[in-house]
Amino acid sequence: MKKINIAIDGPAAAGKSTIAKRVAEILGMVYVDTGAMYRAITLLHIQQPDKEIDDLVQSIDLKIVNDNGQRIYLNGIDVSDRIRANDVTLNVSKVASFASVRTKLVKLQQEMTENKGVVMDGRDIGTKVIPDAELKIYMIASVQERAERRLLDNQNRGIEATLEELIIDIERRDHLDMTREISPLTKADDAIEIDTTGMSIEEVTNRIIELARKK
Ligand SMILES: Nc1ncnc2c1ncn2[C@@H]1O[C@H](COP(=O)(O)OP(=O)(O)OP(=O)(O)O)[C@@H](O)[C@H]1O
Ligand SMILES: Nc1ccn([C@@H]2O[C@H](COP(=O)(O)O)[C@@H](O)[C@H]2O)c(=O)n1
Repeated sequence: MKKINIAIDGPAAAGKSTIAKRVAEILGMVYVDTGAMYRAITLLHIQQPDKEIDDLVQSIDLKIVNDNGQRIYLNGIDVSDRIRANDVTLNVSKVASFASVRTKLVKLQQEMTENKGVVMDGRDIGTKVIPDAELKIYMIASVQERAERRLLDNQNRGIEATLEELIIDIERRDHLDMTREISPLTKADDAIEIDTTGMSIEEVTNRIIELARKK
């Protein structure tokens, strides 16, 4: 198979990271979860609330390490688990709407995809970060199923939230992400939409592998 980039976008908890990671493993590609980068800046903002976000972005040191999945280091500290907590999830879409944040992260993400061989997931990957990606997927699922999946996910991670709270958070975050001024979440014209409602992780993974192998 020739060396390609795969962009996976879609709303919250649609399964993007899970599937991106599996596809990357099977195809021997590098997996990048860009949501973790926005979450890390949000964590820094929570830790330093008196600093302007534009100033925080200038001094931030973010490192992505691929070690059987992705680990993310914020100013030298592994924050991969901390960034999944509720306080970060509640604030991340607002922080992600800042122009300075997006400019900084999109540049870092574009550098990671320069040599191809990357499966990258997020909200603006097919539209902004790698508009020339050889394969673009727009992954969706019903809100109910996404919330049920996230509930299980949270229980495994020890994060407390009810199904009702998760539905509200998912709808709120999708709305903010789809209506922000800069690079809102939208399906790229040349993206293939996959509705994963009722599909297993294996079925979704196989579908994308099949599409990638045709490139
Ligand atoms: N097709 C599927 N069937 C069942 N469960 C799934 C499927 N895809 C993903 N999941 C589960 O749903 C949960 C959420 O998936 P994941 O974190 O990959 O979503 P995401 O789109 O990356 O979310 P976010 O954008 O909020 O980070 C995980 O626990 C994952 O195992
Ligand atoms: N390319 C991206 C990726 C993420 N965001 C913002 O970060 C939030 C958290 O992302 P998760 O994938 O970890 O849920 C997301 O809700 C967006 O606000 C983004 O803007 N662009």
